[in-house]
Amino acid sequence: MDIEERIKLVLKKPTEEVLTVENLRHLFEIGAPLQHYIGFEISGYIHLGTGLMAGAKIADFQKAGIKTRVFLADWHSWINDKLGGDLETIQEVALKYFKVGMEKSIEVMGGKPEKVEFVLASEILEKGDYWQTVIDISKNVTLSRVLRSITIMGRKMGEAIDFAKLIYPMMQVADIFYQGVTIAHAGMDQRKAHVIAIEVAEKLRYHPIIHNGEKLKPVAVHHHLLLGLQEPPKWPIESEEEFKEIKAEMKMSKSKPYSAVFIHDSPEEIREKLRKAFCPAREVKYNPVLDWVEYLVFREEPTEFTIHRPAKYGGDVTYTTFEELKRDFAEGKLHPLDLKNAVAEYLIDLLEPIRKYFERHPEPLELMKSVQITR
Ligand SMILES: Nc1ncnc2c1ncn2[C@@H]1O[C@H](COP(=O)(O)OP(=O)(O)OP(=O)(O)O)[C@@H](O)[C@H]1O
Ligand SMILES: N[C@@H](Cc1ccc(O)cc1)C(=O)O
Repeated sequence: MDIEERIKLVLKKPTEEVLTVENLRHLFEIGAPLQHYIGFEISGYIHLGTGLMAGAKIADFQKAGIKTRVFLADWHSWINDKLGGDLETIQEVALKYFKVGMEKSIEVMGGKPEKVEFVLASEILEKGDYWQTVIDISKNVTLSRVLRSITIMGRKMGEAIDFAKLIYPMMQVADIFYQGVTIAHAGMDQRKAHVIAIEVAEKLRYHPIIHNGEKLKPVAVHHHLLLGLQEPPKWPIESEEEFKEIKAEMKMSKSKPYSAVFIHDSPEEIREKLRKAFCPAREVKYNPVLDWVEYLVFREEPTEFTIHRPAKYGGDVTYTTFEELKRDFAEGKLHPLDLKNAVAEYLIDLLEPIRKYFERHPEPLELMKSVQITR
């Protein structure tokens, strides 16, 4: 596969941003080690955003010949008070639930889970000179910048926090260098950590990434944040500014279970969640159901997506691109209820292998029921 095709795979939906494409091309051209990673805190259930958006990109990276890694951020979850802030519970959930949930998510998105390396943060950070790397990075970042970057923990700027939470962003940057990551991947909400990594790359003394004597800058790949299904806090949204703010705040999140479809949800739960979803007729600017259609159903285009309707409402209709479907929706030719039903059935089909797996192996979900999900 030539370099341009590999770049196309990295840029493919749901990628929203690559920092930078030039640097990515450079990595391919010089034959640098292509080591990807995406990190996750360990807390509640895996949803479509965490499982399928990340899974889709992992599948693309594998096709582009990039080594993929999922980083189970147990220490970071402890710092961020997840699962009662109990490290042992966090590690048990990471290995017995999260790993298998991610493997299944990667598989339904066309990736090869057996080729993904799963690394528990404590495996690397309890040994060697990890903390030296953390200090090296910290010496190159101002306190005000660290304070601004706590949004990568799902915290609000200015929120009252304990001191350990200021170490977390520096650890997240160190994770990249310490593991020799050349392709750092996450959702858009994590970009602050990656921008710091790119900026400090050339200044580091401990664990810079070196190839043939050249200090490499990591490439950051950020995927789209799938919207949650809930109604926005303010409606209608008036300005472009307001729109941007609300979109970031409205991402699907495990701490807002009503906003999310989880990968193990039953068909009844999926139908019910979609029935209640925010999806005003003709609204194409802020519409979570359309957002899911754009990034899940039409990740590959053209794709045939059929919406079944009774003959009196126009009969079945098949779309091959998102733009066609969006146009009909905007013109009122496609009713929200018909769209919601079709999306629910699409997800029920897509998630069937995961549901079936958990029916045969209920232990991970039983473990999840027994833990206290604190954040
Ligand atoms: N809605 C989403 N769509 C796409 N990616 C997401 C979404 N939510 C989280 N991610 C990505 O998944 C990874 C893990 O995120 P995280 O553990 O914060 O998930 P979360 O469910 O949003 O948690 P929280 O409840 O703390 O908000 C990050 O790379 C993040 O950007
Ligand atoms: N900050 C990430 C989790 C993470 C932790 C450490 C990392 O190295 C990478 C990612 C999140 O909240 O989802």
